[in-house]
Amino acid sequence: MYFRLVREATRAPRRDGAVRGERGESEATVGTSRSVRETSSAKGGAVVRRGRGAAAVDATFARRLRFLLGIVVPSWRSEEAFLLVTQSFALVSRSFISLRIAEKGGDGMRCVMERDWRGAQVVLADFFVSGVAAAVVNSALKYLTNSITTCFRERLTLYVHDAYLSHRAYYKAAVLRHGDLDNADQRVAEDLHQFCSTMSDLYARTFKPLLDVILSTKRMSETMGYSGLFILYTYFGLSGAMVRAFSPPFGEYIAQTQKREGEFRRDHARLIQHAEEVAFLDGSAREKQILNNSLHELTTWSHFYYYAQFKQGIVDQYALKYFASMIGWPVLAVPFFYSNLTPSEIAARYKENDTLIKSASGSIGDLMLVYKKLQRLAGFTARVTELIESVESLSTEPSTVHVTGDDDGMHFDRVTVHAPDGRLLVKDLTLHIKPGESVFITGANGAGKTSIFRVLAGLWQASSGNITRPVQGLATTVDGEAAIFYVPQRPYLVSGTLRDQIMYPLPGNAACDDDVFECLQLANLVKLVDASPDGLSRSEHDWANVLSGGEKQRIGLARLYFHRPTFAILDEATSAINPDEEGLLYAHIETLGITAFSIAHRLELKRFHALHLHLAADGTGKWSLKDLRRISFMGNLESIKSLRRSIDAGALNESTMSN
Ligand SMILES: Nc1ncnc2c1ncn2[C@@H]1O[C@H](COP(=O)(O)OP(=O)(O)OP(=O)(O)O)[C@@H](O)[C@H]1O
Repeated sequence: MYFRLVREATRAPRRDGAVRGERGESEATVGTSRSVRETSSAKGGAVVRRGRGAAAVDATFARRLRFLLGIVVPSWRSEEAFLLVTQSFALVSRSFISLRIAEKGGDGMRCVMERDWRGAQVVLADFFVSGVAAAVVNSALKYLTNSITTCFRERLTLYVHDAYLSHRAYYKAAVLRHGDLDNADQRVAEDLHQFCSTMSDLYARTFKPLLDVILSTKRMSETMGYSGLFILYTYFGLSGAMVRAFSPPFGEYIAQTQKREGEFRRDHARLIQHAEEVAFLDGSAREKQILNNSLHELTTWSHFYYYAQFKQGIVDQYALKYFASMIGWPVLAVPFFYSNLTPSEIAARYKENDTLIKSASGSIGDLMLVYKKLQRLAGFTARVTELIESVESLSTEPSTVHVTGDDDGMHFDRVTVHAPDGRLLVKDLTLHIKPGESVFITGANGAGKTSIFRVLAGLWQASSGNITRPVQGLATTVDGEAAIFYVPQRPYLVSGTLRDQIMYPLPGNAACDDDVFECLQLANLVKLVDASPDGLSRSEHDWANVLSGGEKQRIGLARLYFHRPTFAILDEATSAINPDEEGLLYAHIETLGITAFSIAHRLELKRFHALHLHLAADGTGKWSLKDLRRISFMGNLESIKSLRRSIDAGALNESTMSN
């Protein structure tokens, strides 16, 4: 059976590809990822490429570990350094306590043989004190190890967050698959923790056995000399080297396990995210198949991994524990055959040395097995450094967009845009859009309408040309206003209150409630406030499940009204809103003085724009720009509010709107 498992597990990479295809990712997307990955490697992925797949205990591992240690222990005055020093003291104390307990065990034996009641009482008192000290130090060691893990994790995660959330590296990793970074969430949430706990545990588990061996050897040599111990330790050295030489690459196995765990978790997360669509399509059977495939991958691999551990465990246990005891006993006993000590002294020292030799053998065994822990650490180190190197290279990718601090307008200067799979979308686009000149953008599906704005926002690179634009998002212009704001077809709904939805990406602030309420009023969403006694503080677990498609779009518009940017990109932002209100909502955008770039399929919206950009979508990258006769909705805030009242009263029809 296990041969089959091994075969399946080692075939996994190929099956992986097949399953990905099965899961319905389009060929174009897969191809895109690949081509992008190659480009990204060429750009900044040298470090990443070198490290991929390598999780051995070697020079690369040492270099990576040094780099990560520099992050988790930034200086000798840091909290982490203090904890490490305290842990070292605790480890030294623990070794001395062990030594004392062994010595008192021998003394106890002597007292028994000599029927020395007074001496026995002293030994008992000593055991009592040493026991309390050992209990405190042991618990302190556990506590310190956990504290070090937590501090390391916090440092490392903050470091990763800095790079992951700058220059939209998360988008490039998740959507464009630049940097070849699979399951970034799994790496950040799980792998960083595993790395830190393995790292702090390894230190404790290496330092203490080493100290135990040194101290026990010194003590034992007083009655046994060094020659027997030398034979025993040589055996350990040789058997340890052999075990290490024939051990499978467990570091690599751990990296593979984490990868498969991440894939399984991602498939479940995707089902939760798209639960409604799947339920409507009655896709349960297909989803089950996808999840079961992913689970099968994971369990096949786990069987293989645990079986490899089982085989290796037999070798390790026999060579480093039981066979070692067989050699250890004569080493312990023979010197006493030739000693001049009294029988009670022999019994006392034999008992003490027996305890010490067992402890030293155990410690040497632990040290011999440190390579296993190192391999484990190498696996996590590889995953963590891949993550850091990838997100750092992503956040430093050069940009073709020049950002100016003023809102003089947007300049597209001979901008050519290709899709990630290399298809030409737009060629030499040249535009100068001044504030007040709204642009209506049309073109067939996939023409590249959104892609122009992806390039404008710096999410994609232009193949050539230059873009000059004001600052984006909530970074403000010199006048203190937001400059460019994006309203997508499906607005992102943050977890939190109703107020948070409108103020996003600013944190919710009750001091702005009047403004927030007015924006909700203009977007005709007051019913959401009225429906809850909490008003604007109404909170939902997932707003996306609570709001209808049109309501979500209204939230996007209310958010836009709240931030009042100079420019707004409306990407089919009103497509789910009933047409009789769409014009009104657009009119309000104009009233607020927001210059709109509207991607829309409903041609009636043209009248709110000054220019019409059309993309040919025929593979030539052609585009055309028309100056529209401006038939704009003229109005002010009050007239719009009165229109809103008319709509609410059911007294408005389309002809009233298109005055
Ligand atoms: N992350 C991506 N990876 C690979 N290709 C992509 C990605 N995003 C978009 N594309 C491709 O780029 C092309 C242009 O996409 P874009 O979203 O700009 O189209 P659009 O004109 O806005 O279409 P629609 O009207 O359907 O929204 C499409 O063919 C699409 O498949």
